Amino acid sequence: METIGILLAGGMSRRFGSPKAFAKINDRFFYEQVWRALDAACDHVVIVTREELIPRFPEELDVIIDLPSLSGLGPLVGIYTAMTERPADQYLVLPCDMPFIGQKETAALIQLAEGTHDVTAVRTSEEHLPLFSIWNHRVKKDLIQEVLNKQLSVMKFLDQVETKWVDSRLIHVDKTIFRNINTDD
Ligand SMILES: Nc1nc2c(ncn2[C@@H]2O[C@H](COP(=O)(O)OP(=O)(O)OP(=O)(O)O)[C@@H](O)[C@H]2O)c(=O)[nH]1
Repeated sequence: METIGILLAGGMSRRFGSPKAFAKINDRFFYEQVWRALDAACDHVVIVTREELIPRFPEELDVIIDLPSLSGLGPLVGIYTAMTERPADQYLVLPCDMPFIGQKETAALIQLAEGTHDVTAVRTSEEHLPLFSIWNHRVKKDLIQEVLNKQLSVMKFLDQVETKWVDSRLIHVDKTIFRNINTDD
């Protein structure tokens, strides 16, 4: 079963104040941390970003932009774009603002997914993490309907398809590694 990693980096980072993909942690860009975590568990990784950020990524990486007619409408568009441009059996999705997820965690989620549900996503005792998730290719047709109907909430979409929610403790006991960074403080 071919798995492609989707690194979402097409948001505006309004709350953060500068593109989060290029914020740093331990001397590495957020996107580099996330790319490594995906690359270790996937057959290929594609970064879906905004046009103006493309020159900031190394040329050797696979970097694409949202389909022009849907550009900037949110993470569901980034996922749909990657599914359209890079066909595969399933996709491991991670946003550029979850830089504490590592290779062990991505590998563990793939193990837990089993390939039978539309989407397998993670939840902690406090919150759902719809963007740390595995998406079967068959949801692509539902995804485009959702986006065309301007229903852009990832959580609402996951409520409509067959989603398996995985307890984060099966992946890592420390739930702080699942936090996402929205502000620069
Ligand atoms: N490809 C793509 N990715 C997106 C889009 N919107 C958000 N993302 C990504 O989805 C993840 C979650 O985004 P958010 O934190 O909700 O939004 P953001 O735009 O990054 O930040 P804010 O502007 O502060 O809301 C991040 O990795 C974003 O880069 C989009 O329209 N296209």
